[in-house]
Amino acid sequence: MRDTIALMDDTLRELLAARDGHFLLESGHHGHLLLDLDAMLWRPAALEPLVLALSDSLTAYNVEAVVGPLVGGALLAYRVAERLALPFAYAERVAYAPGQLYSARYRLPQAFSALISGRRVAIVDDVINAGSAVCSTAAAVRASGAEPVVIAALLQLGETALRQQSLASVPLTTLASWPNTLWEPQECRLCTVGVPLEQPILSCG
Ligand SMILES: O=P(O)(O)OC[C@H]1O[C@H](OP(=O)(O)OP(=O)(O)O)[C@H](O)[C@@H]1O
Repeated sequence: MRDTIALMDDTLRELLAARDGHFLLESGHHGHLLLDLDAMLWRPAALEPLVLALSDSLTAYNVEAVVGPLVGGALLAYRVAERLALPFAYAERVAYAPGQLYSARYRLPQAFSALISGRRVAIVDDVINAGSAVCSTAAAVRASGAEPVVIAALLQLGETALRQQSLASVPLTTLASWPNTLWEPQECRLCTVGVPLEQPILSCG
């Protein structure tokens, strides 16, 4: 088991280009770590063992549909749904106020909303950092009359997401977990020492 976890961790480190700096993230937090999640999509075959492991981790939850937030999370969720022979839906970002904490709002397109109602849903994302995308996707799933029964991701960064009240009732399963620090803007240590803030195009830290 430890070997499997180490292998997953190594694969993720290889697939994710990590940058150190000072970044404004979609969740509104400031962070020192930025991952290039798009780079992970470049070689679909390299991701296959991670897709299989993530799919296996969902088998205990009697899931009836898989939902992922666009873009990267939904592409991964689609592969997990295919592997588990389950229906798939994506959630799309419909609102976002840069710099405001947890301002991103996701919703399911209407066609999916009707189909998913009443089902037990796994929310799948590539990476969970502050939990902004999965929290809002869970809210969108609930608004469609379905029940999020598990949240799954390849990687969890730090513990900020674990403090989100709306995630407290839903089990979280991830293949790897890396330490990470996020700051609310007024408490950011990097702002204090004058490191210029970069605003990537809606990227996770
Ligand atoms: O836990 P959070 O703080 O929400 O961070 C994680 C989210 O950030 C990334 O998406 P990104 O905003 O880069 O969107 P993309 O998939 O469209 O590139 C990632 O795919 C997650 O959805």
